[in-house]
Amino acid sequence: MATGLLSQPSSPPIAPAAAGPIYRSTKTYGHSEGLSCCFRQWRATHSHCNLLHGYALSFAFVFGTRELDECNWCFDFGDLKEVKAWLHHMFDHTTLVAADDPHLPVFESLQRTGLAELRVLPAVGCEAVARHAFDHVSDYVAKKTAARVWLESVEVREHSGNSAIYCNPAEP
Ligand SMILES: Nc1nc2c(c(=O)[nH]1)N=C([C@H](O)[C@H](O)COP(=O)(O)OP(=O)(O)OP(=O)(O)O)CN2
Repeated sequence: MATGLLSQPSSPPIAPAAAGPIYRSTKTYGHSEGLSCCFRQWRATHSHCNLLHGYALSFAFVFGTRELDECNWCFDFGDLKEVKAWLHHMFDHTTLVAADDPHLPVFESLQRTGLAELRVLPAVGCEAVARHAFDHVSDYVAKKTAARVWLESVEVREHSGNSAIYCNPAEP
């Protein structure tokens, strides 16, 4: 097995098998949100992407349900404040480093010196960040709605040209 691959996903909440329409709602935290994040992609040795560089990341979440709530909503746009706080904790003036980065000790030293706010992830890159956000927000939404709502996808965007999307692996 290739060592760079992320592990298989655990089972996220999925759309019930019942027939019927699916309602979707979306929430986007755009580039102006200030999620100013530094990447270190140590595996990209063929390109300059293994060098420290950064973007004001944007995140777009798509939620699905077959059953609207008492307000006729899929997921309340205003009920994601904890998600917004988590996004800031993870990606606002932080440096993302992979757990298997051979230079991890250097970054940990920068953190100790107060020169970097480190976030160690299983892997780094738009796809990996989308997967990481999916896992967190998927659990959050399922708990908030007693599994009435599921998370369909997360799109992470570096800028208007580059993005990656992670989709619910259990989608019908
Ligand atoms: N599928 C992915 N491809 C790349 C990622 C990624 O996260 N997922 N990341 C990078 C680099 O880190 C960087 O973000 C992009 O830099 P670059 O290769 O220079 O890409 P540009 O869009 O600036 O290239 P242009 O040729 O100017 O369009 C690379 N790939």
